Amino acid sequence: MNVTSSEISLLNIVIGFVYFIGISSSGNVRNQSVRQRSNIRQLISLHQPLCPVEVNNHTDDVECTKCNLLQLSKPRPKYPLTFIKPNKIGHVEEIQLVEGKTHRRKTLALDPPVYEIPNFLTSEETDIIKGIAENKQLSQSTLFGDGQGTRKSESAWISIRKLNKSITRLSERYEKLTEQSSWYINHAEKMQIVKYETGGYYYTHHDSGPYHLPVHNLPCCNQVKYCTTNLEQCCQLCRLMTVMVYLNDVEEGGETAFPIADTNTETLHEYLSDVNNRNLTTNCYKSSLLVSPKTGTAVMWYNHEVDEMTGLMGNLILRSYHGGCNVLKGVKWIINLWIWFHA
Ligand SMILES: O=C(O)CCC(=O)C(=O)O
Ligand SMILES: [Fe+2]
Repeated sequence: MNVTSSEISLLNIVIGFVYFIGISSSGNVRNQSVRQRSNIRQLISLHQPLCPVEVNNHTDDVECTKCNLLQLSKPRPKYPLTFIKPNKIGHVEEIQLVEGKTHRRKTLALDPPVYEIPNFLTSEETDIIKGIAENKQLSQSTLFGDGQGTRKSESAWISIRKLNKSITRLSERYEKLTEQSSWYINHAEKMQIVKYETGGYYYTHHDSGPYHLPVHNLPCCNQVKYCTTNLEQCCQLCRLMTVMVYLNDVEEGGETAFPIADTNTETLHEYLSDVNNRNLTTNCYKSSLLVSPKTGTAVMWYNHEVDEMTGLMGNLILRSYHGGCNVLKGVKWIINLWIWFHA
């Protein structure tokens, strides 16, 4: 299920209205609201065409003048991105990730495509990762933009190359699971290990974003050669897909929530119209999809579509909103791998 143009234009009106209300206390309201709405239209159009190519056409975008964009020399990337199309919720695909072992990739949702893979890591391997994170020392997880209070956790970053030394053929496992070229796995961001204590949570968000923050028509960071301003004003993170693995069973709570997965257009707009809907402390159990943490289980989903013609990253999948519900008892550990777009 894709977001249709009528969904987009309705969304445009909803967000435009929210912004109009938001700035109505300041002077020069009309001009600002017109400008804001045109920015919103640009933001949406940024996610409509292929993000990296089309953004170069936004020559009137002030923010872009601060950035030096990489030019794509070839229309098709050397390693086209793969998009594993889901066909039916509950469908189980047998896959070979490790020699002599069969894994099961189960479809949990279609929009966004969400898959669950039990025993992606063994309990010995999850213990190794937790040990490494504790030795590195975790620090409070940070957010881009104005996400104050929307996340309570600690994290540490580690490259997959380093983890490969302790965990046999880890890169290969991710490569086979995602069906992406090894190039993407080896050029991914550092992996993020996250620990939530009891009471920890992460309100819903897009891993590729920020969509809800004051609108900037920004290119994806991975197509920016350098920034002459700070990163947040220069570009935004565009992450094609997320592979998250639970490193322990949680005694109570700590589910991963996809509140609007596979919902209809009306529910989507209702959700987007109020930022308070993102609060999982109050809204966790209203979610259309909840995944319970289990040691070694991987959950994989797409934040963007892939354009079949070009093999490049396509639209943001609006329904990929997700987050971590409050840990009610015990602690919760996860490790994230994000796959970026590269030309
Ligand atoms: O904790 C979870 O279940 C979700 C974590 C998440 O969304 C993230 O780290 O980006
Ligand atoms: Fe996330």
